[in-house]
Amino acid sequence: MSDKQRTLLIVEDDPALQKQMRWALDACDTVVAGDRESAIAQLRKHEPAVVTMDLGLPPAPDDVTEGFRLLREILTLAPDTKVIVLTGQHDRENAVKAVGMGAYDFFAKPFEPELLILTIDRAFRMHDLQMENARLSALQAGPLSGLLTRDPAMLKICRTIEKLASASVTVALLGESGTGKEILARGLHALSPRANERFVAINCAAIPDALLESELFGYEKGAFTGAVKQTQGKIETAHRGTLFLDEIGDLPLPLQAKLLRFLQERCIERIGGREEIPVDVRIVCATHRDLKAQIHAGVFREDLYYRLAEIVVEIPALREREGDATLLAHAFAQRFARDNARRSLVLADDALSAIEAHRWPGNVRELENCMKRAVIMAEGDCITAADLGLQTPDESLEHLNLRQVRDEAERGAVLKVMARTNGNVARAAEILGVSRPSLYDLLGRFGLKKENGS
Ligand SMILES: Nc1ncnc2c1ncn2[C@@H]1O[C@H](COP(=O)(O)OP(=O)(O)OP(=O)(O)O)[C@@H](O)[C@H]1O
Repeated sequence: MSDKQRTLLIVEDDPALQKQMRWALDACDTVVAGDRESAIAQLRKHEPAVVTMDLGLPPAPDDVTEGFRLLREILTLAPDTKVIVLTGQHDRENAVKAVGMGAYDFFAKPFEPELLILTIDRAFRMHDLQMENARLSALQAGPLSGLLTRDPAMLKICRTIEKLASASVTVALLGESGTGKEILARGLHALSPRANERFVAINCAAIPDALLESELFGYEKGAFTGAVKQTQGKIETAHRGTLFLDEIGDLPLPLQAKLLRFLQERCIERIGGREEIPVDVRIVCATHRDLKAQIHAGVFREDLYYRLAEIVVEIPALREREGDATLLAHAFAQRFARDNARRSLVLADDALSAIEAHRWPGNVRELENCMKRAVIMAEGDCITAADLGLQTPDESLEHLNLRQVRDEAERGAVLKVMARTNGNVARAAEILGVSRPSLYDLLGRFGLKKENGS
């Protein structure tokens, strides 16, 4: 916990304990109160995200009445506050009652500062996420409002889409499956001067090659067996609007040539027709494929690429967006809970850890499906890692890994500096900022032994 902006209110009537807690929790901006009234005054003044409170408060510190009254008042005044209740050693009953009233967690006194710090850190994290969620949902419902993110790269993409909307350039959205390419394409259309016209989407990978041509270009009656009436293709139906060519990387070569012709001439001919029909569409395309590699492999036309990719927008995978997985998980949990007429659900710590650790190969779509399942599976008001059906990271293993990472980094640095100093321990120790004996220890630990004094 290093963020000094995080305000923590400590409600404790014992001055010695108050002092001890302030000292132990100095990573936060702490404010203190010794009784209910001053606690409420501090709450109003500082609006702390997290409060730790003793249940036994004056005038009757051996009784929990005043503590419960304060808890109720805090949650009425500032319902988003995360309150951690400190109880006596054998006071489980009141601890459970406090959590039932809406406290975030409880701790029995005397407590271990490290554990309390962890819980407080978690409470801040939860509070931040809920605030971010509320902020995002409260944003004016604009064309990109369905797209939730706080990742700087994604936010920049949203700004780019807003800028590109009014220009009549062709935009290629590149990114893994489920990263939100269609949402962005729809946003681009909705922000453009064509917003009142149609947005027509076609997935080039989902339609068999034999049908794709007629889907795109339409056909005249009698053009082929089964062509019982004249039918417009997707390009024509998008006239004056936007045509979204999804999975453009899967367009077969013969159709690539036909599409290129359309882009050059802006006219189509229906299958079996002779008439040239002018069509005014804005093209937005998307693919999860590496188009440059496809060009190299001879399966995608370079000239078509440059027609389509006047502006290329590369969308990062979900695992590359910092904090977005948990942000989206919270938002989806709330949405699906609402859809299923359930009370709002919170994500347990093990669920958050599992979400943060997962690599999300299917990106936002995978996360969306995962949360749909979790909302159905969850019992009570909490979604656990088991409800998600993801693997829970083993914390002891994480620690092990961290030590390994540190060891490897240290070993690498020692090796490099020893090589650079040609094995001169005194010089290497100086560069590494450790004493000579420490460097000998490190050399021994990493099996790079050099006898002391040699
Ligand atoms: N940032 C986001 N916020 C909220 N929902 C999102 C976000 N990104 C994607 N989604 C949702 O995830 C799902 C997949 O998004 P979308 O269809 O736009 O992805 P895509 O990149 O076009 O996928 P594909 O390449 O598989 O067609 C949709 O239900 C969409 O609403």
